[in-house]
Amino acid sequence: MKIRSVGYVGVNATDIGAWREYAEGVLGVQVQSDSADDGLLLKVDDYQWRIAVHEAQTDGLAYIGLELANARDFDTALEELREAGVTVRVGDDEELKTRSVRRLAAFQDPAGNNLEIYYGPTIDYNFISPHGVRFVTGEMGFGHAVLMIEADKYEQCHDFYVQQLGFRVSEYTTLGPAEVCFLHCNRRHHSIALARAPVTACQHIMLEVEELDMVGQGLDRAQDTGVPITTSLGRHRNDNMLSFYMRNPSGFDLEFGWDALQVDDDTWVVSDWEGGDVWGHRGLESLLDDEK
Ligand SMILES: Cc1ccc(O)c(O)c1CC[C@@H]1C(=O)CC[C@]2(C)C(=O)CC[C@@H]12
Ligand SMILES: [Fe+2]
Repeated sequence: MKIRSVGYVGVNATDIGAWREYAEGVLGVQVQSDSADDGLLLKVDDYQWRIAVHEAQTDGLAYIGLELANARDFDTALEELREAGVTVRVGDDEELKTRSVRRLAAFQDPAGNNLEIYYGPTIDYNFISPHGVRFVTGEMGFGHAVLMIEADKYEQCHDFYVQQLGFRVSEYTTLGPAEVCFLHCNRRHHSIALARAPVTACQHIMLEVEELDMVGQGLDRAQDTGVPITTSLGRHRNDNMLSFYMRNPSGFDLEFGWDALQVDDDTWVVSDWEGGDVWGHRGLESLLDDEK
């Protein structure tokens, strides 16, 4: 399956108002009302939206949108899923309108995470950040998502993302108690990472910005507004990203980063990575323990 990028994510939120303030006041993204369900559409670039916030009874990740280039790749992907026995629901006109895409189909990974393939996103330009933030997206998609996968579904999920969906492995590693696999589908070092964990849940999503100062200013805004910083500023050893992690209003983390290296599939070699950070990211190793 020729996935070009992770184009969008949807999150469920019990407190939409908190998300509006966080999105504009901390992240520096543009907020639009989502007429479909009283939620929010967050705009970070030329795409009409990249993160949808849905009012819900529970907090957490709602779905991940996988972008295909055109109708032909979409049809092939749909066929491949059906041939593999995956239950796929094709999006009707109303869903296409709420997602602002030309076609879409919904299914689940083996751990029950909601995935969507789509093609033809609405692009309306006119992004203006309330804090002058410029996000790194384009061909690399919205950012990345790290999914904790309940232990007995981890292998199955790995195979599903690699063999069925066509993600390529960047590295395997063990971080603290967690076995982690970083997966790419374009030059972004990882668009999705899977971590073996006691329960299935999204650990964090990541947004990348163009300049170091934009990370620092984001950290200032988070601290000034009392957003919990879950991991201090630091630089990862594998993708070289300089980032910090904070709690988002849907109860999981959001990593705000800069300067990640990019993967060239012609030269990239999969490794078993020893983990660790170049510096900082205090609190990261204990995240898994804290949450359980
Ligand atoms: C190590 C690392 C490299 C690149 C990233 O974008 C990134 O988010 C991480 C952090 C991964 C993070 C960790 O190191 C500790 C154990 C964690 C919390 C997990 O269980 C899932 C994510 C893991
Ligand atoms: Fe990350």
